[in-house]
Amino acid sequence: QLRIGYYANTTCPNAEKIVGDAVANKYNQTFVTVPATIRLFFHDCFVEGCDASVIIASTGNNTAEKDNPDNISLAGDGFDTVIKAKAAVDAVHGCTNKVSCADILAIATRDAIQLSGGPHYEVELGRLDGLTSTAASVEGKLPKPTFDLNQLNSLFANNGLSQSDMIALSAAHTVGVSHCNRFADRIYSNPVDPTLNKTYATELQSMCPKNVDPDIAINMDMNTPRIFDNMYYKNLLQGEGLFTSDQVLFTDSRSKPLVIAWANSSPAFQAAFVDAITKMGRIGVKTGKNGNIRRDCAVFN
Ligand code: HEM
Ligand SMILES: [Ca+2]
Ligand SMILES: [Ca+2]
Repeated sequence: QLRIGYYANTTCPNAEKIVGDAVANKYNQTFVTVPATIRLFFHDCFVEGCDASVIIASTGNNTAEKDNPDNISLAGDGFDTVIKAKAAVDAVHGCTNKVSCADILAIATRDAIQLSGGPHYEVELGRLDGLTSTAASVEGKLPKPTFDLNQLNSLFANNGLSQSDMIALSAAHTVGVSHCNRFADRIYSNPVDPTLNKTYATELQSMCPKNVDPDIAINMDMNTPRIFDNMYYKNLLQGEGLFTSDQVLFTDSRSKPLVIAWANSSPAFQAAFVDAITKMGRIGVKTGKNGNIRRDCAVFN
């Protein structure tokens, strides 16, 4: 039921352009727009499908997804991007309450990837917004940075995504930041995680000393932190994957060949990424009675 150009023949034919302009404005204010929006889309799709359930705010009688510990570190700029784009859409005659928050997030993610030098692709649209969002529903649905290949594969398989989709999507860690506690076990274990490049491990220790301020976050891709490129895989070849879940893609012989292939070919990586994120965008899509178009992306109608 999703399709490219979904809004073209509706009362809001310029929906994608309006969202695109809002995302570009936000991007000009802060680069964080890019990683924050991409990660928000991922965390949305993996919990209850791509239905903007992650954007719902908690209320007195409901603790929403965004307040689950796995979502607390989602950067506010991702939410803000969707809220701003929604306001821009709703301000246009004919568009008011015609474009779902879930679709706005899908479009904004596509645009964020392109703005930071990643591939451009046509985005499938036609999702409705979900009708539930609970912190409890997040449990076990998102991957942990300590995961090994089997754990990554099974969690992605639960969402209809293959090992190669998982390897491609992991490259989103080519932009954005991580807090020190996510990988502290790797650099402060004895011995230090042997799959880590020694120089890199020392750098990480100096950027993330043992009693570091928990708010400190460091670039996940030290080389091109603001470019959506295949440097993610090149880093893995050097032992510079930040999380266990990153580096395992190179150390496990089952995933290693694709890591090498995509480190060596940006076009091959880009094609695989577009394919994988398009598939991710189809997870658990809501239609008919299962959803609606929210007036306020953070509040159920
Ligand atoms: C494969 C399993 C994955 C694991 C274990 C994982 C885990 C993490 C962790 C722990 C962080 C750091 C959070 C923080 O400390 O603030 C992070 C950041 C991020 N992740 Fe993932 N992630 C995975 C896959 C993905 C996928 C599939 C995407 C998107 C397609 C994605 C996009 C991002 C982005 C863009 C950031 C940076 C956010 C920012 O700078 O605000 N991740 N991830
Ligand atoms: Ca969702
Ligand atoms: Ca990069």
